[in-house]
Amino acid sequence: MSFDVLQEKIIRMKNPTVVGLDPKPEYVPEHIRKASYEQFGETLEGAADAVFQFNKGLIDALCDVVPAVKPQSAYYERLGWHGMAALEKTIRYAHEKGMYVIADIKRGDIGSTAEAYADAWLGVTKVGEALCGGFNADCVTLNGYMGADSVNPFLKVAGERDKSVFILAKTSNPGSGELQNVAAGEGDTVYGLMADLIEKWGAGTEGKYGYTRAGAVAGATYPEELQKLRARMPHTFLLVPGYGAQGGTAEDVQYAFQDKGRGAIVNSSRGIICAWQKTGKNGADYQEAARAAAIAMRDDICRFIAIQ
Ligand SMILES: O=c1ccn([C@@H]2O[C@H](COP(=O)(O)O)[C@@H](O)[C@H]2O)c(=O)[nH]1
Repeated sequence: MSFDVLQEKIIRMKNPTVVGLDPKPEYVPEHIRKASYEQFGETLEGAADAVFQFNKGLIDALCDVVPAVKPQSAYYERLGWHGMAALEKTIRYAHEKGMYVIADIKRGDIGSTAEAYADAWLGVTKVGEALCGGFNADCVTLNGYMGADSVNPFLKVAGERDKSVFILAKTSNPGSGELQNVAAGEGDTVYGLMADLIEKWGAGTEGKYGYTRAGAVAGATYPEELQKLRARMPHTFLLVPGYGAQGGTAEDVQYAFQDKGRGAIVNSSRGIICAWQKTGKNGADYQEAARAAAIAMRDDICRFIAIQ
């Protein structure tokens, strides 16, 4: 099962982290941008090529120490179809290098549209007599606040193609409490009810480590809620964004893990891909800087958990 594959990579590398590939143009070192612009002009095509070259270099530098990458679709969508081609190539390259790929797309829509999204990101699309692959991520993020019918098409395709999903429960952003922490049910909260739904939607799909195909997003920036969610969702694998740039710490994310350091993966995007901005070498060392930052993050978190 898909989360078994992810858990096994984490155990093998003793690293429960994922690097977010969120390449804003200014995060891409100048020498990479310059080379792409020389070839394709200062165009969306040139910017998309720079993004892909940057990602490729990051993946090369990280693939033997980090189990997964999480490209955030927004940064590719803003570059139009060239950006989406760069995302597709990034996913393919990460797979070639043995990495697990979580596409951060946060989709949520009515069932018929959700079916199309599920085919696009996890499945295949029928074109004439042929079945054509889409982005082929291992896993996607979803906004499940539209209910079961918006999530089920993804779980169906995930079941057929051995993939998985992470559904927003308690997000890391400052405004997440406006709705998610509102009192609901009997002495409960909206995010608590969502947690129960996610456990229910995934029920029956447990893999060998006990996690279902329906994972949950729980932000590092709310350690109290994270702890409550971990206790309330024993069969749910957690994606934990918010470490580093958003202020979440290793002390905070320790609550995401179960026995043997299992059941969660912690994301950092800017903290890793922008590490070169702190070394004063103008990006010439972006690969070494990203690798050193990824190793430091792993070691920081592993002070609190022992992965087995
Ligand atoms: O609750 C959420 C859900 C998703 N994200 C995404 O994670 C990364 C975080 O980037 P950093 O640079 O490490 O802050 C980004 O892609 C978000 O869209 C999140 O932050 N919180």
